[in-house]
Amino acid sequence: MKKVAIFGVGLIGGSIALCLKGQPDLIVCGYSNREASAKKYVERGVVDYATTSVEEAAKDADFIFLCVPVGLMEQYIQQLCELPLKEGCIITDVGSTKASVMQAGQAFKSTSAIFIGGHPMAGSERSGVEAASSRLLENAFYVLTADQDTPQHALDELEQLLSYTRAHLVKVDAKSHDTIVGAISHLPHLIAVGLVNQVRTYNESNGLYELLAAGGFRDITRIASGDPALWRDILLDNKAVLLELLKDWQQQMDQFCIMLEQNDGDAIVDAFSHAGQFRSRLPERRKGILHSVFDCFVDVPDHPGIVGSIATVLGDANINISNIQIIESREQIPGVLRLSFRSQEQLDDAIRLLVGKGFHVEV
Ligand SMILES: NC(=O)C1=CN([C@@H]2O[C@H](COP(=O)(O)OP(=O)(O)OC[C@H]3O[C@@H](n4cnc5c(N)ncnc54)[C@H](O)[C@@H]3O)[C@@H](O)[C@H]2O)C=CC1
Ligand SMILES: O=C(O)C(=O)Cc1ccc(O)cc1
Repeated sequence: MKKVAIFGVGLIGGSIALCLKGQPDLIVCGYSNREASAKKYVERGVVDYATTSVEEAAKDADFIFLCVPVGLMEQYIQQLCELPLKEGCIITDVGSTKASVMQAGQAFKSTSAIFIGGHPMAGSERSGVEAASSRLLENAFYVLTADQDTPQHALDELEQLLSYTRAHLVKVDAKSHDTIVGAISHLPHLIAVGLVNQVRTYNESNGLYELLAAGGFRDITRIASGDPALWRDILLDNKAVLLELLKDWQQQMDQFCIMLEQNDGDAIVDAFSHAGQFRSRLPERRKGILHSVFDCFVDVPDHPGIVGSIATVLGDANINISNIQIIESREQIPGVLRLSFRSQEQLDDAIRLLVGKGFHVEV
C-alpha cells in the first residue's frame, strides 16, 4: 500500500483525493487544522481517514499534497521538514504561484524527501470540499515545476500517481509559470474585480446598473466571485509580476483614451481586429485555466411541472445539468430557464434534444 496525505481537502485537495481514493494499493489520508473539517472529509467519503495531527498525516506517507492557500504553504513546508518523513517521500503542492513555494521547498534538499511543485490549471470560483469533483482536472493542464536536482524517478512516480486525475502534465520552470499564469489568470481576476467594483459604485446612485448588467456582464465577471482570502494570498505572492503586468495594462487603457480623444476610429478597428485574430487562434474546446461556461437559455411556458419535464428529458438521455436557474417568469411572458453543463459536448447534446422536443433554445 502507498499512503497519500492531503493537507487541506478543499476544492482542489478534495478533487485530487476523489481521483486517488479507491485506486488499487492507495490509501488517502486527509489533514485539516479543524476537527469538524476532518470529520466532514470522512463523512463525505472523500478520504479513507482524516486527522488534525500533522505528524500523524505525514507519518509513513509516500506522497504529501499541500492543498492549502498559498499563504500557508511555507509554514507547512517548514513543519514537514522537521518531521521524520518516510525515506524518499515525495512532497508536492497545488498552489497557484510557484516561485515562492519552490524557494521554500529547497529546505527538503537536506533531507531524503523530494519536493516537486505543482499547479493543476483548472478550478472554479467555488471553494471547499463540497465543490470537489473527480472530473475537475480531467483534460486540464497540470504544471509540474521541478529543478535540475529533481531525481527523474521521483518525477516519474508523481506523474504516475497524477495520471489518475486524467490531467495533461507539463513541465514549466517556476518563474515562467508565474509570469504566464499572472497574465492569463491573476491579471484577469484583478480586472474583473475592478470592473465589478466600478459598476457597484455607479449602482449606489442608480440601481438600473444592477438590473441591466444581467447576462453577459455577469458572465465575463464570473471570476470576481473567487474566494477573497485565497486570491489575497495569490496576488500578494505574485506581486512583482502583477505590478509589471498592471503597468502594461494601464498602457493599453491609455491607448484607448488617446484613440477616443483623437476620434481615431482606425486605431479602434485595428485594436479589435488584432484581438479578434489572436483570440480565434486560442483552442476552443480545450479545458483552460479559467473554466468555460456551457450555458443555454430555454424559453418555457409558465405552467407547473415544466422545469421538471425538461430535467427529465435531459436526465433520461444521461445529460447532467450542473446548474439550473429560472429567470424572470411573469404573467403572459414566457419564463427563461438557464441550464448549465460541464462540457461543450453535453451542451450540444442538450440543445439538440430540447430543440427536437420543440423548445426554443438560445446560447
Ligand atoms: N480555486 C481554484 O480554482 C484553484 C486553486 N488552486 C490552489 O489550490 C490551493 C487550494 O485552493 P482551493 O482548493 O481552491 O481552496 P479551498 O478553500 O477549497 O481549500 C483550501 C483547504 O485548506 C484548508 N485550510 C485552510 N486553512 C488551513 C490551515 N491553517 N491549515 C490546514 N488547512 C487549512 C481549508 O479547510 C480547505 O480545506 C490554493 O493554494 C490555490 O491557490 C489551484 C488551482 C485552482
Ligand atoms: O475558473 C475560475 O474561476 C478560476 O479562477 C480557476 C482557477 C483559479 C486559480 C487557479 O490557480 C487556477 C484556476
